Amino acid sequence: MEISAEPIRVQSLSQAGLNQVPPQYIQPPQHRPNRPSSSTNIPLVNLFGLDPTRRDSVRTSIGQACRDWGAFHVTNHGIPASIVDAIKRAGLTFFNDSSVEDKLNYACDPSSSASEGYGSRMLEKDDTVLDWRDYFDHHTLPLRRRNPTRWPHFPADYRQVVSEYSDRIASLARELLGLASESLGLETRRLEEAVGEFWQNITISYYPPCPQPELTLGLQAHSDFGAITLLVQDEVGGLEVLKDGEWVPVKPLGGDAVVVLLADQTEIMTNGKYRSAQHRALTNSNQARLSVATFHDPAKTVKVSPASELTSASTPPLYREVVYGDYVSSWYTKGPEGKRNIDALLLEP
Ligand SMILES: O=C(O)CCC(=O)C(=O)O
Ligand SMILES: [Fe+2]
Repeated sequence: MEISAEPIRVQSLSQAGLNQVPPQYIQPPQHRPNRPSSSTNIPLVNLFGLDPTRRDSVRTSIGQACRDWGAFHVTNHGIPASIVDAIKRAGLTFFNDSSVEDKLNYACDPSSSASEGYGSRMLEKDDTVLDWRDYFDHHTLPLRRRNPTRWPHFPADYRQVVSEYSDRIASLARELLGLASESLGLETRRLEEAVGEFWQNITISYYPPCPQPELTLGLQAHSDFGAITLLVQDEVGGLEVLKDGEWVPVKPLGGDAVVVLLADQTEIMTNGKYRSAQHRALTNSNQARLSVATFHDPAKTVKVSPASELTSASTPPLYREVVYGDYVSSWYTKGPEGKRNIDALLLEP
């Protein structure tokens, strides 16, 4: 089903009006979203504008949400809803209102993983079931990686909106790592310093309407491989988080709400006190869905290991030290398959 020499984008399949998805998008029965969805919600933590007089209670709520879920909403975090809306709007305009040719001008390099630009395939392996998703990946931090001329020129404010969002959301990620550190009795900057200079990527995912949502996934089950992901989604919904073996839908809250997803390096650094959140995205047959995930990762050369303050003779390290770049390569070559990559670092008891 190659449309051209370019790898396929799901949006073209969706627009072709198929009433069945091509076989490479069909999930095996055990991965299909066929169970009734849970009525639980992920926790919601009001940050009260990071007011210092509220810090004790906010820190307690963050600690509880990190321990119980690894996934939670935050509101009143200081980034205006208008900035959150602006990036969703810019992304939607690019996907919905640019011509295929315009979009393909920004095509990512399909031969290298996580390359910047417009793409659809996530993994290097070509034997996995494909996600019903297109995306645009932006390299945003450190600033020496940020080159807005590689991002869409349409709508006119796209590059400005993404740059501003990148800076604001990195500050929020720093604040959240600070609160998470304190909630474990660590120095405020302990987790941030273990990550080092943030390598931040912003991925705008676009999930076109899918003729067979019961057979497909927008994005397969995975935990993110970096330290902390901050995600915003539109009003359509489709993100789910795994909790005690059950998939829990993350209801869109609108306003300034941001979903926090702890990622694998935080699980390692906290020696498993906080676990990374396994999540996936569903598709639906009526409406396209858009999300913006911002990943905060260590540099490839950083060695990540459990914080020594959290280990002792009676609480030994649970994970082997890993060079972050090796972890990422293994993730992209083997595939996430839930949390197999972090599970591979577990030390024998
Ligand atoms: O679209 C979503 O809600 C999930 C996106 C995601 O998990 C990712 O990009 O890693
Ligand atoms: Fe993710």
